[in-house]
Amino acid sequence: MIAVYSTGLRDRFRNLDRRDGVLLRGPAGWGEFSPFWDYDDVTCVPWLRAAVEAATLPYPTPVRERVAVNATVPAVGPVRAAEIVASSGCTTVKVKVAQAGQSLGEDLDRVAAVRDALGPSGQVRVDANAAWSLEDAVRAVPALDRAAGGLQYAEQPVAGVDDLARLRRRVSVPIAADESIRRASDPLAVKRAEAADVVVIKVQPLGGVRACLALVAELGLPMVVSSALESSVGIAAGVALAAALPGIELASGLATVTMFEQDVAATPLVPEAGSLPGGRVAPTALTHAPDAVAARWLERLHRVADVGGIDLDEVLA
Ligand SMILES: O=C(O)CCC(=O)C1=CC=C[C@@H](O)[C@@H]1C(=O)O
Ligand SMILES: [Mg+2]
Repeated sequence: MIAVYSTGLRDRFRNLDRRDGVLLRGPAGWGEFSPFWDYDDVTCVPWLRAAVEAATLPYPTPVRERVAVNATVPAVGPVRAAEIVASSGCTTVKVKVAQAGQSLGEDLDRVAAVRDALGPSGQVRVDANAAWSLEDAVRAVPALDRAAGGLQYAEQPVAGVDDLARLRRRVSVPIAADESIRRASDPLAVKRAEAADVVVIKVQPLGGVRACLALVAELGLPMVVSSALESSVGIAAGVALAAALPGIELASGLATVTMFEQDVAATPLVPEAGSLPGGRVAPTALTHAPDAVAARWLERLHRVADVGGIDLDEVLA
């Protein structure tokens, strides 16, 4: 069975106002295929492998029932940022910074508002999505560290493993790698170059829960499991990964269903007291995408399956 969902987002995120994607049902349950529209078909192949894995294989045995998560604050103003933190129930918050068209001053105000709303004991992390040059990052990261009253880490402040490594030697804030893992042909380069203190692991871009478990074992660095802005069906695969990782210590970036105006599940995977439960999720309250959007997704699904040599007839129950 195949279904295509579509929802508005509560706040603009990653320059998106809407999110849509395909849900596939196979013998093991539902999987999600929702690469962003700016990704080409070859880049989408691991995303489809992740959906196929979820639909055909059981999740690995969990070592915990619930997974601690961070609240995610998009590039909004300080009042909205404080509201998101207060309503989340999370004690770790990830704040988007370096958004195109915004200033460092706006980032500092947002981060300071998050710290105020969170209180002194919570953790604040920032994510710049590779937007700064090395010199910009050398200025911005310590300033954000002061505004936050201490940052847990700065995620992908610059593009490229070499600049990440250089930055890491010039600032005292720990550095996390995201795009340098999930968009790289060689994710282990981060480890060889000693470019990061933390690695961000995402199930869809990295080809599924099992592929992520293998990569984490090879990287041997502290990790954060994060979402690719999926519905509750895709988030459940992220929770399954985080729940199966014995060594996980940092809150996962999996509380992004709160950004959706309508989720696909009657009981959405939104945090309670800062954590999410493990287990399978089915799309019991899906809002179907308009016909034209659904048709684009089905075409894309079959194109990507062809490129990846994936037989969808064997997957679908
Ligand atoms: O990590 C989180 O708290 C939420 C997920 C998140 O930030 C992202 C999800 C999807 C796309 C990315 O632009 C973004 C990220 O860069 O980490
Ligand atoms: Mg990131």
